[in-house]
Amino acid sequence: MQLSHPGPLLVVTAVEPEAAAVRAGLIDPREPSTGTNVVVAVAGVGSAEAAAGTARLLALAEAAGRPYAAVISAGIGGGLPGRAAIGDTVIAARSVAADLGADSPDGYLPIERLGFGNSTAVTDEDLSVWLRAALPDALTGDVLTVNTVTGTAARATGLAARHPSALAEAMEGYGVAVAARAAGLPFAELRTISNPVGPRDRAAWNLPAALTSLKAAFAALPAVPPVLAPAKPIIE
Ligand SMILES: O=C(O)c1cccc(C(=O)CC[C@H]2O[C@@H](n3cnc4c(=O)[nH]cnc43)[C@H](O)[C@@H]2O)c1
Repeated sequence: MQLSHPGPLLVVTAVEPEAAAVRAGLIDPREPSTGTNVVVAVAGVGSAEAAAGTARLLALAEAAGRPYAAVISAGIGGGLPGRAAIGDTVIAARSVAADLGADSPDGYLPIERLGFGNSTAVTDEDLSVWLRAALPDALTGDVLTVNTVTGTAARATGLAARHPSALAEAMEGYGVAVAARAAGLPFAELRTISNPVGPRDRAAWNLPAALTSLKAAFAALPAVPPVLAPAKPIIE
């Protein structure tokens, strides 16, 4: 009888400073083994880079006979005004492609209305429960994936109205989710807030606050999420 190997957790970020914050959080001096079952990778900014980079990592690992067990999209994000503030941590209930659709004189039409699929990726229940248990102060709600960072009050208001359950926007979650779904793997998204969603003001971005929260979030996670633990022995 052999135990199945659960495989590592893959954490995908857009840029290196986000990956560094995640890695710094995972390294716990009291428990040096923490993090050994987690791989942190940088896939680039935007949904396309995120999807392609994640899919390649998943496929290579599978081909090498060491498949990943689950995928988390992690990084900083913008907080919708009144819903998530700078430094907050947001666990996605759903990762929603908020500009995947068509514009029309009657307003925005999501991809569902065009008959071409689904703009919403529901995150894995077990992974999300694990994240929420470790991060009791985190907010839970939808995280929007956008191709264009919101830069006007009008767009921020429109997004908030169209997505009443959304707390934040970022640029990668949905892409990572699509790659995880293609590989049949559980997916979750975690964002820490660096800036308000609204009129473009780069000076209002507080990267240190968001990266500190990102590090703290991963430092608070227990070593192995239940989805990665061997659930039952495989008899060979
Ligand atoms: O310049 C740096 O030191 C630095 C450190 C960490 C991250 C960055 C980025 O520019 C990350 C881009 C990344 O951030 C997400 N993001 C953050 N705020 C928003 C937003 O309001 N709307 C959409 N995306 C946002 C996004 O996922 C980007 O990939 C720089």
